[in-house]
Formats: sequence, C-alpha cells, structure tokens
Amino acid sequence: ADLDSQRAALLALRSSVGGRTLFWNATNQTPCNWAGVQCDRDRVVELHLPAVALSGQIPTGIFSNLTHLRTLSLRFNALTGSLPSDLSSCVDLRNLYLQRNLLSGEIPEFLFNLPELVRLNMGFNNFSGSISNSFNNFTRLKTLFLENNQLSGSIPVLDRLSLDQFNVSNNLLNGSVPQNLRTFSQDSFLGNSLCGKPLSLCPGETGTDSSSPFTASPGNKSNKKNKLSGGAIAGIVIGSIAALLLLVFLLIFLCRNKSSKKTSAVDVAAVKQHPESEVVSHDKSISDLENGNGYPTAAAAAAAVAVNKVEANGNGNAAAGGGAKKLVFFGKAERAFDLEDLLRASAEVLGKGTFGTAYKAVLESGPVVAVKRLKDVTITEKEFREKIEAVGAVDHQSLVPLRAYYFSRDEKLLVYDYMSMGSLSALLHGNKGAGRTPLNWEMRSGIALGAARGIEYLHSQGPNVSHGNIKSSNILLTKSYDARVSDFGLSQLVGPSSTPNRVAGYRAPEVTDPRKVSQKADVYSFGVLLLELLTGKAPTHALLNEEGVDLPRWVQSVVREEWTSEVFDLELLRYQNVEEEMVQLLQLAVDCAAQYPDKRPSMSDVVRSIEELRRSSLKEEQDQIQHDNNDIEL
Ligand SMILES: Nc1ncnc2c1ncn2[C@@H]1O[C@H](COP(=O)(O)OP(=O)(O)OP(=O)(O)O)[C@@H](O)[C@H]1O
Repeated sequence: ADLDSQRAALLALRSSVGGRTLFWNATNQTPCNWAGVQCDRDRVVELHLPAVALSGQIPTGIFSNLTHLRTLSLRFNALTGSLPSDLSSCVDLRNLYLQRNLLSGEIPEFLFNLPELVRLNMGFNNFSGSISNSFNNFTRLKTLFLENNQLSGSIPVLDRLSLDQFNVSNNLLNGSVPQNLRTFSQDSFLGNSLCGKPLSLCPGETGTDSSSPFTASPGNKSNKKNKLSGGAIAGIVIGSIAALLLLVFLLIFLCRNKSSKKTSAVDVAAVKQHPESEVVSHDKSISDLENGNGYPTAAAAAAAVAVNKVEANGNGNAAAGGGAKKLVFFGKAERAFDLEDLLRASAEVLGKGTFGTAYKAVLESGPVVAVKRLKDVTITEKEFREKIEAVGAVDHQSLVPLRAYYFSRDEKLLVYDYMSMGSLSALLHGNKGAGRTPLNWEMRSGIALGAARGIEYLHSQGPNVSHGNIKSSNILLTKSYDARVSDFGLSQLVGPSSTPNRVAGYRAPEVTDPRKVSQKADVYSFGVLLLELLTGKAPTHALLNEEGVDLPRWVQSVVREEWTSEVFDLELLRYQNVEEEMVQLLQLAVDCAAQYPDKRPSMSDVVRSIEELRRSSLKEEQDQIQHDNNDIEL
C-alpha cells in the first residue's frame, strides 16, 4: 500500500509537469518516466520540478530509494512544512535546490548525512532555529544559500568548508561574522544583527585587524606585507629585460619598414594591433599596383591583377556587373563603394578557410566589410553568376548578408558585412584572459537560437537545401552578440578539390562525400555546436594547436559517470538558476547528434525547443511564485 501511494504521488508530480520534467535513466542515457514504469527509482539521477505550483507538505517516503539521485530541484513552488527524513537516503545528492518555497521548521539534522552535497540552496523559505555546527560535515560544499529565512543565533565557525558562494542575509542572526567568511561581500550578511568585516566592526574590534588584506598601517606589519619576495624581484627584472628586448626589436622592425617606404601609418597601427596579420596599405593607388610594385597583401595583388585584366581587355566581363572594375551589388543595397575603394582600403587577414582567404577591409569612407577571395573556382562564369545571385538573394536576419561580388577570369571576390565580434569559435576558445566578455547563459542560448533560426531558414528554401559546413567558426557575432550563420552556398561555387574540409568533429557519421550533405547532417553538426556552447570544449580537430574531444561521445561518457553539472562549462555553472534549462539544451544537443539521421529532430523542432526553454528560463528569473488553478496537493 505504501508503494502504491508513493507511486500515486509520483505520478501526480509527473503529470503536473508534463513535458518539462527531465528524468534521466543513468543506464542508457535516455529520459525516462520515473514513476516506476520504464525506469527504476534507483536509476533516477536528476529530478527537476521547478515552478510547477507544487503545494502542501512533502509526503514521507517520496525520496526513499533514490540512491543515485544527484540533483533535486523543487525551487519556486509553494511547498510547506518540514523536509521528509527519507531525503537522507539520497546519499549521492550533490545539488539540492529548495529555494522559494514556504518550508519551515529547523534545518533537519538528517540533512547533514548527505556528505556529497556541493550546492545547497534553501533561501527564501521560513526555516527557523540556529545554523548548526554540523554544516561542517559538508566537506565538498561550495554553495550555501540560506538567505531570507528566520534563522537565529550566531553563525558557527565553518572552518571545514571552503565555500565559493555564501549568503545568510535577511535572517535573525547576531554575533560576529566568522573570520573565514569575511571574504564574502556585505550582501551575504545584510539584514541581520551581525558585526565584523565586511560589515561594521564589532565592539572591541580594531580597524587594524590582521585578517584584512586592506589594512595598511604605517607600522612594521604593513611594511612586512609590502616587502617583495626574492622571486617577485627576479620576476620583475626578467620581465623588464624581456620588455626592453621587445622594444628594441620593434624599433628595428619599424625602421626597416620605413626605409622600404611601403608602410603607411595605418599599417603600423595595424601591425601593432595584429602583428601576425598581413596589411594592405591604404595609400596604395591602383597605379601603384599596376606598376607591379610589391603588393602588401595577396588580396591587393590579386585584385590588382583582376583590375589589370579588366582594363587590358577593355570589356571587363561586365555582362552582369554593369561595367568594368565594378562590384556587383545585391538587391537594393546602396553602392556605397566600388572596387577602387576596396583596393585603397586598409585590410587585415582574418583567416584562411576552405574557400579562400578572408580579409577585413576598412574603407576610407567609413564602412567596414569582410572580403573573401575565393580560390579554385572551376565553374563557368555564367554558372558562377547564377549561383552567386541565388546566394545573394537569400535574406534573413540570422545569416551574414552577402552584399556584393566581383568576378573576373583570375579573381573572384565576395563582399560581406563585417561581423565585429568575430566568430563563436574565437569567443569560446580564444583569449580567456582578463578583458574577455564571459559568455553567460543568456548569450549562449541566444546564440544557439540565432544560429538555429539561420539554418532553419536555409532548410525552408527547399528539401535539398542545406548549409553543409556548420561549425563554430562559421557562426559570426554582431556587436550585440546576435548570431549569424556565414558561408552559405560557397561549396557549390568551388571545385571538388576545395569542397568543405569539414572538421571531423562536426561531420555526421553518415557523411562520406562532403559535397553530399543533407539537412539532417546539418542538424548533427548543429548538435555538436550546441555541445561546444554548453561544455566550452572544442570538437576534435576544431583547433589547430589544441586537442579537441569527440563531444557527443565525451558528453555521453560524462553522463554515464558523473551526470550532469560536470559537463557544463565552468563559466555557465555560475548561473545556477538556469540549470534545468541547461540540461534541457544538453538533451536537445544529444538528440541532434543522434547517430541515425531519422532520429534527429528537424531544424524547426530545434528552433521551437530553444525558444521554449529560453522562455522558461526567463520565467524562472521572475522573482515570484505563480499560483494558478493547477495547484496539486501532495
Ligand atoms: N563577415 C565576417 N566578419 C567577420 N569575420 C569573418 C567574416 N567572415 C569570415 N570571418 C572570419 O575569418 C576567418 C576565415 O573565415 P573563412 O570563412 O574563410 O574560413 P573558416 O570559417 O575558418 O573555414 P571554412 O572556410 O571551412 O568555413 C574566420 O575566423 C572567420 O570567423
């Protein structure tokens, strides 16, 4: 009878959440119905029931035998009363999210029998009583949120914990803040009767507390602190010598360049900014180029050759272009510049891809464009113009717009809008140092949605239309981090020798000929891209110098061993309120990267799913409990 009532309660729980609940079967990594029908209780690893209007007391027995449960989330509900003692049987629990309920009573002692806990959030409830010394049992605990409860007494010395996050604000606590918690900000303690750093000093405490890193009195103590160690001095000396050498080297380099009269001020600035890049001199005129003087970049040289040909022939193959030396613009795009302007522009190499080299060109009149110089175009001019016109006609806000092209016998140039934030690949795997904008959940899920919409749009153009080269270096970002898919249609312009050298990590298992890519293969590549966004790891061979991983297999193995938080990029784990949504996106990624094409969702399904989970993460950010008619009595 007991089991039956449990099952009834579980079924009630499950039916209350519909499709939003994720129950994960640890054995075969598929979502399962944990009410005992398809998977056993001891295989349930995650239980997420956030903001589903659960109310009333949690019945005893509901958590028994969930021995492999790692994450339990009941946050944003209206649960009342105390926690059932069978929670202590979830001995593998790592993440316990109970915030924003109406739970009351003392924090039960049995909770301290959960030695694996890493994150505990009990904030915004009615818990009372004192904070027990037993919190020291949680030796792995990193996050402890107890804010906005009725907790009283003093904060115990939690010296066995090394917490990353801590908050006890808005309780009834008094006494002094223990030394090892004084590194947290005021916000962690406000709304109590506490004293001591970071709050105001306790009676009898002096401002020269040795524990504070900011107290620099003129006395011996501070002198000692300010003294540099031998190692630091050696470091400074070596650093200074290295900087001096670098300066001398730079001076020699600049002088040499000046003497050869080939570098303008713009070039110097560009060299400084992009020492590895080639630079086109902005003051190089067409005639300079025609004279055959050394060309600062391959693009300038090539474009000049193109111009020479056009002028020598006197016809310029202008059939579709409307005249010699003319760029052909698409649609109603303003002819803001012409080929001469492009040649005069200062430029830098963005990178070499499968289809040629990409340059950033800053035109004298202001616009910044990306120019792709195609190599190995073997099709006829007529074919090229037809195909490129089709590419130019594709117009969607999630695709990088192709603005113009140039065609001559020797030179084919494509002009795109320049995407100022570069590629997703560079953002994820590039400079991780200071000054870099961390990619939070909002941005990552927004990028995923933008990219998905771009691919969905392409697929909507016809059942045989696919991108064929979805990867993170082809997802470019605007100033506001909106994602745009680039490189659409290029594989049809080039010969077989330079068909997309698809990075192994993104290639669907069924793709043997890179020219024959289906929409479902795009979905697979997109799945890998999602895994890359979530894990921060690059797929195999995606980076030249670093080892990548086989993302779908890696994720599955982590799921098997250490589901789930361990999978995510550390930068994302800071945003715990969206863990459910992260898990849902991970699930979608795994679905997209299914081995068999038929098992993969369509891009429209993918777009709908991402829209839905972004909506729900927004909803959960709202700081209120939504009581509705669907309240379920437990
Ligand atoms: N419109 C653009 N705006 C900003 N950067 C761009 C633009 N187009 C390309 N890039 C950048 O230039 C570099 C080279 O791009 P390109 O598309 O030629 O090669 P790829 O994407 O690395 O490989 P593939 O040719 O296989 O797609 C990449 O780092 C890419 O992010």
